[in-house]
Amino acid sequence: MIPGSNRDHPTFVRSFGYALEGFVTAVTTERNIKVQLCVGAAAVVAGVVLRIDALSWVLVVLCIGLVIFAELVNTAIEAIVDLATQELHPLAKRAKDIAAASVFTLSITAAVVGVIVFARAIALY
Ligand SMILES: Nc1ncnc2c1ncn2[C@@H]1O[C@H](COP(=O)(O)OP(=O)(O)OP(=O)(O)O)[C@@H](O)[C@H]1O
Repeated sequence: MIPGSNRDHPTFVRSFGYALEGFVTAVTTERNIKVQLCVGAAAVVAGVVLRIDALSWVLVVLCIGLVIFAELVNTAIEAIVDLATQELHPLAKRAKDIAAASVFTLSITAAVVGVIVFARAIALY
């Protein structure tokens, strides 16, 4: 529900538009997400060059999507915390640090998957 609006839900097309707006805002304002998109693009290029198999593509695409997803959620949590308080607060620190840790955990997981997938692809090339 949008504050000040008498409609419960925006239309499907508008919801998609807001989601796109959120994605563009995150990409233009957050340095980390730009880096993650570049690493993802590099993994796709490497996948094409090394002709990885279908299962490897599933793993690569899942890892890219999950890392971007976690970064978007982390960015949203940062915005909510900043909206809730402009002061230093231990709970604000805890929320932001744990949200950042979720991105870090997925990034390490994706890196390990990437090493396994591409090391195997290079060995078979
Ligand atoms: N209101 C606050 N109270 C206490 N600590 C805070 C607060 N805001 C930020 N911090 C601390 O500063 C760190 C960086 O916060 P910031 O909002 O700058 O995130 P960021 O550097 O933009 O994160 P990212 O790199 O993921 O975008 C947080 O992880 C937290 O430890």
